[in-house]
Amino acid sequence: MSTLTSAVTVRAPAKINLHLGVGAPRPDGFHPLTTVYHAVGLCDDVTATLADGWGVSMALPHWIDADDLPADGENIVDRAATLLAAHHGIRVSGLVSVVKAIPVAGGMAGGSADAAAALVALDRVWDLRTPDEDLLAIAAQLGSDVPFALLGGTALGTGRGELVEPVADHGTWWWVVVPSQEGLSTPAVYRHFDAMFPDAAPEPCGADALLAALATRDPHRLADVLHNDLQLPAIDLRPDLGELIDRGQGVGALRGLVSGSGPTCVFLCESADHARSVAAALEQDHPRVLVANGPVAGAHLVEYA
Ligand SMILES: C[C@@](CO)(OP(=O)(O)O)[C@H](O)COP(=O)(O)OP(=O)(O)OC[C@H]1O[C@@H](n2ccc(N)nc2=O)[C@H](O)[C@@H]1O
Ligand SMILES: Nc1ncnc2c1ncn2[C@@H]1O[C@H](COP(=O)(O)OP(=O)(O)O)[C@@H](O)[C@H]1O
Repeated sequence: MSTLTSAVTVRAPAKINLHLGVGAPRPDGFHPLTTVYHAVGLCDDVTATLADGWGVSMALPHWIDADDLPADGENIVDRAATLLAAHHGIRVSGLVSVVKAIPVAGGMAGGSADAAAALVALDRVWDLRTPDEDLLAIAAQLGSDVPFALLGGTALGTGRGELVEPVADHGTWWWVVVPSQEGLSTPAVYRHFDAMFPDAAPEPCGADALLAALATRDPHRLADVLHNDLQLPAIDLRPDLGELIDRGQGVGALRGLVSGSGPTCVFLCESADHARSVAAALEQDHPRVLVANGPVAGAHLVEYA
């Protein structure tokens, strides 16, 4: 029996890349990746409500500038709705509101989280019951990071990042997250990678060491093998990120890392208490410092009516 839902709220997490191996660009311009995605407890909430018309609204915290988001109709949520409706041959309808907490253009896949959450929420209010494989395929059309936002947890990403498979991760890892006031464009960082490494191998470097360290559940072992091929290009574009990483490691973080293409930096800590003390030290120079743990669930329903 079908139970009609008139409104649903879906929560989707930010990601960091514990390993980001990048190869030379493919003929289509995308870079082949071997990445280990990791979902952390910093989330956007997307509510879809049945309505005749269509509209997307964004509730932004004071530190996100509305000008950093695309104009009406061009949000990734609009694209998600259009693709899902086209897949089923139906008309787009409803009101979608996004409560953002994930930094914009921060290297934490906030837009991808919103797209994944919108797919799950609209699938429910439109009563579509789209199979998981179809949702993952639609997600991949929206962006390389979107399939992972559906999956969550910790997962191996290959292809251009859109092919995801869960990996066992029984640890709880504690992170200090330091967003930046200014975003960094993902394509610009990939272009800078190409300029700095014109002889990059076609095959990205593998994640075996990272996966082995995850299995130990020991943050010291994980700290030794965190790896991001976009870190040097990001720091070359934004030298302040290198200074921030040095400072975080100087106040005791096990390891600092640029998150994806940046500019958010994340710091692995031993425990929740350790993360709070590293965060307190970094707060002296940075207006916003967060503590988050991972892995957490991908896009999931938190409320419906
Ligand atoms: C770098 C990463 C690491 O997880 O994340 P962010 O730091 O942006 O969050 C991802 O590869 C970002 O994925 P996503 O933001 O979904 O990128 P897409 O929308 O698919 O592509 C945006 C642009 O990034 C570049 N791009 C993206 C993925 C890839 N494997 N190779 C690329 O060269 C291309 O220039 C592309 O036009
Ligand atoms: N709902 C959304 N939230 C955030 N950014 C969005 C959204 N829709 C479209 N965008 C655009 O997508 C781009 C990438 O945003 P985001 O996913 O936050 O960054 P990143 O790829 O660095 O993790 C930004 O330029 C932003 O304007």
